[in-house]
Formats: sequence, C-alpha cells, structure tokens
Amino acid sequence: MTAGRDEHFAAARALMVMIDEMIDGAILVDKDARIVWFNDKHVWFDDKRKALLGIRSLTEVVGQPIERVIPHSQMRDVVETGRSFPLDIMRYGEHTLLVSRLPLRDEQGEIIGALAFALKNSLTYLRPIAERFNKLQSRLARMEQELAASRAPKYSVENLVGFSPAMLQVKRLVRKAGQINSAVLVLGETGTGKELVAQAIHAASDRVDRPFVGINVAAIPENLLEAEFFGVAPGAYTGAGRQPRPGKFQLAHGGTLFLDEIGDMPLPLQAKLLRVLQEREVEPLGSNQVIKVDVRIIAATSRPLPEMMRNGTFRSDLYYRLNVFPIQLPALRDHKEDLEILASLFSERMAVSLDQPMRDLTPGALDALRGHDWPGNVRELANVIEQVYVRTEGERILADDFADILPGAATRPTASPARKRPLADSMDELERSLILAALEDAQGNKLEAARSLGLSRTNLYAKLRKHGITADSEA
Ligand SMILES: Nc1ncnc2c1ncn2[C@@H]1O[C@H](COP(=O)(O)OP(=O)(O)OP(=O)(O)O)[C@@H](O)[C@H]1O
Repeated sequence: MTAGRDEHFAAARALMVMIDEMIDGAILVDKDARIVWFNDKHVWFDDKRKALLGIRSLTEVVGQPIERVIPHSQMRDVVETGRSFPLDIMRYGEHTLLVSRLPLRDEQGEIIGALAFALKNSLTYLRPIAERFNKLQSRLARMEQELAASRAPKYSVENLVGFSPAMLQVKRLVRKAGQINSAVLVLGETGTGKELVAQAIHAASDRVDRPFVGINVAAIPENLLEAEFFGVAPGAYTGAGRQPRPGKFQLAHGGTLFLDEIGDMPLPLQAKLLRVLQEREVEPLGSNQVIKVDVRIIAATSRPLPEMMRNGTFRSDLYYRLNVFPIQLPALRDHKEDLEILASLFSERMAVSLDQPMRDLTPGALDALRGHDWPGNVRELANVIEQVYVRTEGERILADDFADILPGAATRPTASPARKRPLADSMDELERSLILAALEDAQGNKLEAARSLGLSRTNLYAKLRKHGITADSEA
C-alpha cells in the first residue's frame, strides 16, 4: 500500500466518523473487497446485541472477504467495475436498508476500495420509500402465491363424474397414469373431458404441488407458438410484440405441461418439440443457451393422429414419444347411462351460480336428453342445462324446456309415425311417447300418470319395464 493510499484511507476514516451519526451501518472494503473497517451500529446486531451472521466481534472480520458478512454483497462488483450505486434498497435480516455504495479512487483514478453506508431509516424523508418498498415486496409475494395457486390443478379424479363401465375404466386409467411419470396421450372428441382428465392425472401424481400449465396449440397463431413454448431471452430481437418472457416449458418446470390440440401443431414445431422431449432442455428464442427442464407431458387431441401420420401431417416419432400411455375418452352418446348424473350435476352448478333453487329433471326431460346424439359431448350437455336455466322458468326441468334448445327434441307423441316401418314398431313408439308425456304431466307421479292413461298401476309398471323407462318418483 502506498503512502497516498494510507492518507486516503485515513481521510475516509475521518469522514466515516463525521457521518457516523447520520447512518445506520457503514463498511469500507479494499480493492479486493476485503473488509477494512465497519462501524459499531445496531444494524449488525440482533436485539440481544448478538452479532448477526455469526460474527462475534467486529475486529474478527477485518481482512475477511465482504461476502462473509453480507453473502450477496455487491461491493465486489463496485471495486471490480468502478460502478457506484448511489441509492439501493437492500434486505438484511429483519431490516430494509437504503444503501449507498461508492468506489474510492486514488489520485490516478485507480480503484483502491469502496465504501457502503446504510442511511438511517428514521430520517423521515426516507421512511416513505422504505415503507413503499416493503408494501411492494409483500404485494409481490402475494401475487406470486396467487400465481402458484392458479397453476394448481382445479380438478381431481373425483370431479370426473359417471359410473358407466366406460367412465369407470377412464378413472382407473387416470389413477394409474398418476402413479407413473410417462407421457400420456388423451384422445376423444371435443367436449369429452380431455382437459379435466389431464388435470386429474396431475392431481393424482406426485407433481401435484408443482405447476400444471396448459397450452392450447390450436388457439395460438403459428408464428407465436415457438415463443409460447420455449420463451424469449432478455435482449433478444425477435420481432415486434415479443417481450422477454419464460416459455410454458419453464413455467411448468417440476410439474405437468398439458399440450391441448397437439394434432394442430405445425410440422416444424413438432420437430422442435420432439428434440425438447428427448434432450429435456429448451433454448429460448434469441438465446444460445439451453435450460434444463423437468416436465411431465400430457397431450390431447380430437384428431385422428394415425391417419395424420399416414398422410404426413403428424410426425410418427413424436406420436410414439407421446403415445406411451393412451387414454381414450368415450363420446357421450356411448355412455348415455351417465346422462342423468351429469345433467343433475350441471343443474346443481347452475342453481348455485345463479343463486336459485336447484331444478330436478323430470323423466320426460331425461328421455329427451337420451334421444339426442350429443356431438358436442359433455360440454354441450352443460350448455344445454345452462340455457334451460336462463331461458325457462319452473321448479323442474321438463322435456318441453328443450324444445328450442335441443334440435329435434320430441316432447309430445307424434300422430304420424315414420312411414315404411312395421306397424308394431310404430305402435310401440307411440305407446312409449304417450307414457312419457303422461309421466311428465304428472311430474313423475306414476299413480296419476296411470290414471290419466286409463291403466292400472301394475299395468303401467309392466309397460315402463317393457320400454326401459326409469321414472324417479314413487306414487
Ligand atoms: N366426466 C365428466 N364429469 C364432469 N364434468 C365433465 C366430464 N367430462 C367433461 N366435463 C366437463 O365438460 C366440459 C368440457 O370438458 P373439457 O374442456 O375437459 O373437454 P375437452 O375434451 O378438453 O374439450 P376440447 O377438445 O373441446 O378442448 C368441462 O366443463 C368439464 O368440466
């Protein structure tokens, strides 16, 4: 150390004594970021004046690297780059400190050390800044919590409603998929519950506490898909409208990534996705660095992937990578046994959301539902029930309520049965319709329905059995 430097340090020490009263804590380091001096202020100690960060005495740390006292100190940066931080906010234990960090130079402008001091929080003009910072910190923490909660799965296997053999098999497969870590391919027509199943698998897996992130490939313009998937590096020039941000793979790290409508993925992106699945790392747009990701993939589609492979629009290597554990969801028309329980579920949900009494479905209404083909599957059923609540009144849902909602929902017996059919069939159909109409008019009361049809109760029961009608109300 030259004589000039000694003088410089002596001056700095004198200065420190002067401003000692104004500040909470101060540290002086040399050009190697080793501690030269720091003041004996309460900020370095806890309430019992036990030194924080394991320091027993102040002299003990003189000569030690700054990081021993403040592990994430920026002082090394100051002495190495010569940059100053005139005002910065630093958290140190319980304290939020307003800190200034300044490089110290000799006459030749060479860096010889750096000085940091924490301004006293008690100075009234600084308090609002510190308070605002604390508020922002807690708001940030809350928002991070909310974001994590929004990425938690909303549904578990219990939310998959239905007791038909087809639905029971789906539930079995969902539970099994929860126990393994392989890729799952969920197949089924639109509205059959593919996303619900994906969430239920995540909820049944040991990744349940990590994020569930979904991306609908069909809903995102092709030129934005890659950025959505892999993210955009900070500072990357990648075209208008692309801010630096993490991709869905990074967001789903440790958890599950649900790739909905995978059949709509453009071929070039299919190749990139395959590479990510093999290498388990992503390269954000505009970056030449790769990021390791640990993500469980659940893909879904309503498209015929094998056919798409044959005509070259879906890569077969990607298909085999995704199709490790396939789950085929049945169309609603193939498990109509579940119509009643599903319709009741949606009726209950509508009642709750509109704050109205729940409307039961009459046997006639259920029969009208059974007569429909449900191209939109469970989602269509939910929509139909919602429309009934919004468009009609009444304590129960009747077949007539579907008249304007379900195309071709026959609610009344037709006097002109279809031609070119055996008479017996048409008679049967007419009889069935008459019974359903009577039951509906009697609001499910079988005794009343039998009376209005001029039948004995036993006779009506026999006919109900013959036509497979299950009425839910006993007389
Ligand atoms: N078995 C079920 N039990 C309860 N609700 C169901 C069931 N199946 C589907 N749903 C409900 O039906 C609606 C449609 O389901 P979902 O969005 O999961 O279907 P999807 O197959 O992913 O549709 P798409 O292919 O159009 O994206 C959702 O509100 C979902 O909660």
